[in-house]
Amino acid sequence: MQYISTRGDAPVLSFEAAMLTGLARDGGLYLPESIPPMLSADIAALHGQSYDEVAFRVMRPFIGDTFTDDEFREIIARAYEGFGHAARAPLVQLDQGHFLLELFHGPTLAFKDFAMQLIGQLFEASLKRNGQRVCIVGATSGDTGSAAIEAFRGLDAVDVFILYPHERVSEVQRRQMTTPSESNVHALAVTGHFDDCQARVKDMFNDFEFRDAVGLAGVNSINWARVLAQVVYYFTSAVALGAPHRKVSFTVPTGNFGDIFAGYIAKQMGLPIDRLIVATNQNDILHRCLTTSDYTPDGVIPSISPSMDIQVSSNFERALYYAYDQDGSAVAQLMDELRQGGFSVSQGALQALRESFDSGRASEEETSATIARLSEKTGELLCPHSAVGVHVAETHRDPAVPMITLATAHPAKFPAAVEAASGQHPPLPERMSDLYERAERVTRVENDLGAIEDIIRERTGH
Ligand SMILES: Cc1ncc(COP(=O)(O)O)c(C=O)c1O
Ligand SMILES: N[C@@H](CCOP(=O)(O)O)C(=O)O
Repeated sequence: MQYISTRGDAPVLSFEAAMLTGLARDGGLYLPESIPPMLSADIAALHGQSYDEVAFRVMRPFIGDTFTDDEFREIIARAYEGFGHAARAPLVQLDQGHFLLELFHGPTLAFKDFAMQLIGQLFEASLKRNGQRVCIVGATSGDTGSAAIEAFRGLDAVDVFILYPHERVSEVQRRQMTTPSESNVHALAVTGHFDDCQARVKDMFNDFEFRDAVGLAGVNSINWARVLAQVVYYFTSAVALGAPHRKVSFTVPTGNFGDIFAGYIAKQMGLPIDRLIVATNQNDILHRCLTTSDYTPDGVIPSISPSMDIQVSSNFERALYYAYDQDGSAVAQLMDELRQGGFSVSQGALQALRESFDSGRASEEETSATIARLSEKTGELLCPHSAVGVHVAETHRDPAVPMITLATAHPAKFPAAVEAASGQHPPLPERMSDLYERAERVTRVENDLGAIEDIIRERTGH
């Protein structure tokens, strides 16, 4: 299996090289050259299998000869052994035909753990075998950073630098990033918003001298391995509701488009998904683009679902690549236009996108009202991101097709918003109960590429 860039002008790489590389050298994102199909009988055979076994069968065709079957099974087992639920991703029924896929039972209480715990293991195995050392730099609106730090803390062959927007993440998220004491962990609080952090990370990848000197690697969903790991729970949940004999739809709280793009890959592999619904908060550029074709960022507005406060949605580039018939130069042109201010999707590409994706948005009031209503009606306390999803799902229901909404974080990561909406305080799990007492360690930095690179060079000795 080979990997190609969405912009068509970077070296073709193996799974291992694409994973360790992160962003392609032409600025694009890696994708498999072709998507391996899963036959209906193979999907049916997933019924009753453990999460780990489904993970093995779904991901195996993508990894080529990077690991033997035994090695890959061991990596998967180690990745998910620390999850707080035997099913890893349990389904809970909310209403007639509406289900919640709880993705917050991992170590940092967000869906990011599914991919990050796996790539932590994949990186460790690869780096050890290659005798290599890397410097991971990631941008976060709160959850990717804590999940990455948890996955890579204390690893000898890795330094991990996480850029988060100063005062724009929840206190729990911040403390998850600033309290680990391992010397290979570096939390950087950047002046600005998430898009600034993500732009600086991409700038570092495009600064080849810096990139090669420090051995840069990326664990945002620009990294294909992140997306791949997230494909698995589309299969486990759809099969639990009757796939391949019955279609299901998914609503996905969306920011950087990685999670819903994993659903798109599952569908391309053959999982019978009816609709994939993009659910945004008031930072609704994806919803606007899918309804009007215009993709012009107009500023990030802080919301009660801060992890989705994103206007430059990185993985949308992967969806555009397919919508433009895998034309890398067309994608490169759109990304150039985005740098100048924005772009408009062609009518043909818009139609292709709409064949796969619907979209909706939830206002702040609708999000809070959904938390309150669900808590009263079902006892399920939603985090604000999951509530955005549930609100949008409810407005897009087709009674003939079961709907699965992804619950992307635990409510205890956003206690202020949840309590204000529902009157209930969501407690942290026992193992994290001293989070507010732990000492914090963080470096404040301006939104300036040189300043950030200097810190990284100094700390890594390059
Ligand atoms: C809790 C939560 N929900 C939803 C999202 C959106 O996911 P994606 O960026 O993959 O679209 C994020 C951040 O990415 C998140 O942290
Ligand atoms: N919401 C994310 C933003 C980064 O997304 P990623 O999936 O590309 O890593 C976060 O919590 O950091």
